[in-house]
Amino acid sequence: MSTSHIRIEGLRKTFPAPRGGVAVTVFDQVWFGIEKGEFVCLIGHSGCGKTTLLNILAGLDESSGGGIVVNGKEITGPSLDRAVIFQHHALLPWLTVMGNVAFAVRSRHSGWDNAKVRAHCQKYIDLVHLTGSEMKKPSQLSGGMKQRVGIARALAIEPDILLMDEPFSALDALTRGSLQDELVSICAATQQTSFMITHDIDEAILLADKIVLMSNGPEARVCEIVENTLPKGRTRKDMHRHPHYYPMRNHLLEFLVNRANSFKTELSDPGYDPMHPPVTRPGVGQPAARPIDAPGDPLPEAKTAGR
Ligand SMILES: Nc1ncnc2c1ncn2[C@@H]1O[C@H](COP(=O)(O)OP(=O)(O)OP(=O)(O)O)[C@@H](O)[C@H]1O
Repeated sequence: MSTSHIRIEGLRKTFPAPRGGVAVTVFDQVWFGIEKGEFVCLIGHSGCGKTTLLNILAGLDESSGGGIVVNGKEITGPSLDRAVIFQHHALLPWLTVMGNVAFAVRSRHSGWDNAKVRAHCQKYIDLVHLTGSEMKKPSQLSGGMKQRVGIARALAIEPDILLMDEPFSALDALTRGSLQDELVSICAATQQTSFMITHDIDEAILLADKIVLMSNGPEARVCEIVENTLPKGRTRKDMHRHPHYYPMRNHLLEFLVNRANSFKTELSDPGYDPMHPPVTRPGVGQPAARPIDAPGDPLPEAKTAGR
């Protein structure tokens, strides 16, 4: 049996059909684990059930079969141990930046006095670079700043796991890039266990230790778990130079363009076991690609990212 910190075990979700039609099983037999301190991304086409899975993990929805075990206990509802950052910031419009973060902190630490709450909130407001904007209301903030408040609010309750549903998809490319950089440094500093849905392959390669690939619905499954073979400490500016970048990128793209849809044929392969989806490490053991900044250099060896 898996000993992962978070275990998704045989999860199934069926939605009843409206007005007596045929019920739809969005996904079934979904199994994977998330280790403590790990950053896991979930990739799959629209409608395969990513948000539904995240909602079940958050305790905001119920599964129709299977379960999720966190720290050895099956989850049965929402908990402050699992904070969610949504695609749209979901801030309370009548409260300031400080007020929004403090609202969450007070729900976690009802016994703390105002000074302690403020000091704690300030630490996370500073962490997301909103120092000086504490007294602004959401209507006075840009989209990126609002999303930063959402991140500060989620981190300030010091959750066991941070759940993110395409948190940067509504932002322009520049803002998205700078928030991705901030998330990289925050997660590196705090070792925050994180689970994120994204449609952005480069975002997944930058952030994730492990990328879970889901086939198209209905009855979506986990096709594969892709281990990120780029070294930790990678940045948006340099990751494309690493010899494993294009093998990783091409593998994920090939999945989205072809395999996500045709996976039902792979399902019948006797070697496929939904309890133990195949684990791949793109680039490892393959001839190395030439890094693009060193046209004259000899090709580097494809290194095994020794785990
Ligand atoms: N409350 C509901 N009742 C009935 N069907 C639902 C409900 N919520 C979601 N669905 C259906 O479940 C399927 C999966 O929805 P979900 O939002 O989880 O997909 P997704 O992979 O997150 O999609 P996207 O990438 O577009 O956000 C969809 O077909 C959707 O219509």
